[in-house]
Amino acid sequence: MIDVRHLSKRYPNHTAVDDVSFTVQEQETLVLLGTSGSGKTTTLKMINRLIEPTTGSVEINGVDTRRQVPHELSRSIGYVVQETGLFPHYTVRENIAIVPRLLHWDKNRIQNRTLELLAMLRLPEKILTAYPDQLSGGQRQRVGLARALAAHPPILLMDEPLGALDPITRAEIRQEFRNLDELRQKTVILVTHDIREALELGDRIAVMDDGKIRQIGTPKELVLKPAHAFVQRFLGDQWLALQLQVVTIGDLEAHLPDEPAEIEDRVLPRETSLHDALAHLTKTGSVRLPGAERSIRIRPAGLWTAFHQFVRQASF
Ligand SMILES: Nc1ncnc2c1ncn2[C@@H]1O[C@H](COP(=O)(O)OP(=O)(O)OP(=O)(O)O)[C@@H](O)[C@H]1O
Repeated sequence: MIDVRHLSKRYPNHTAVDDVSFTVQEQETLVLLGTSGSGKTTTLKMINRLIEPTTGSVEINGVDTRRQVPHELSRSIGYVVQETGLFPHYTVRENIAIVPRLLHWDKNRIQNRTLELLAMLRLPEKILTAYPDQLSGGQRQRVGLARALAAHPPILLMDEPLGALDPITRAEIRQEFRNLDELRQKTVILVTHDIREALELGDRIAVMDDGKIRQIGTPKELVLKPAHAFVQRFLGDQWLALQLQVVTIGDLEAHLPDEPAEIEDRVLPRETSLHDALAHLTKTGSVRLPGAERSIRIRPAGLWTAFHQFVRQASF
């Protein structure tokens, strides 16, 4: 568990981070979301001590990070940055092996782990002898992740890991990241300014503005109950679309009409977002939804009414 308490970073003319506190449970992903200059990167770097806090403390599993030697800390915390921070004069193989070598792993172990990471991240073995600038942006990003994961750190800090990619590759890699078992077992803090990315990847999201956390909560809490004017502004004109993304058809169960089942269509899983259910509806005209003891067939108007009732109830 990561416990951040009253963390501040003050520069002579500027307070970059102002009394920030939060905890991240084991295997949880917390997203720091905010506009440029809101203090996200500074907060992240105070966790692995690349930046020393002016005041406040960070504890990892009950141990104050100031009591740990910095290089030991960096071995237990993987770090992925935008543009990956790969060493340009090292091959992919050498980049991935950096931390295992520091830990004196033998050659075979490094080789096995490297091949395992390549397979996991769908990278071809032939890139092992390539240099970072010979790879595509998406490949570089995957190698950056492989390097951070190499020595099995329990914690992963990611600063705009997909920031340099085009929207399509970005969405693809996001999907891949979500499905990686190894990543799901990590405690992750991820920095982004992209609200969709935050909603897709975060178990909880901390919205930062002007060095402070304005709201912290699950994607649903944030979108359905924005607690601060800044958070509302951040959601802006995407609000409806974001609601459709976070509300699942399972949420709507209590609000659905009790229509008889007609078994002709695919049953959508409960965790299907309303966005995806509506997309399916426009193709098929109706969808079947799972119920506790029934499956019902529903048309667009029924789904919209249920959504409207759920959002009204959830946001008060
Ligand atoms: N070394 C420094 N000296 C003075 N001010 C700094 C220093 N480092 C950061 N800042 C300021 O602190 C604020 C927060 O910076 P930080 O990099 O944490 O923001 P951010 O939310 O990560 O932004 P971005 O998304 O643009 O990276 C900014 O206004 C920045 O200019």
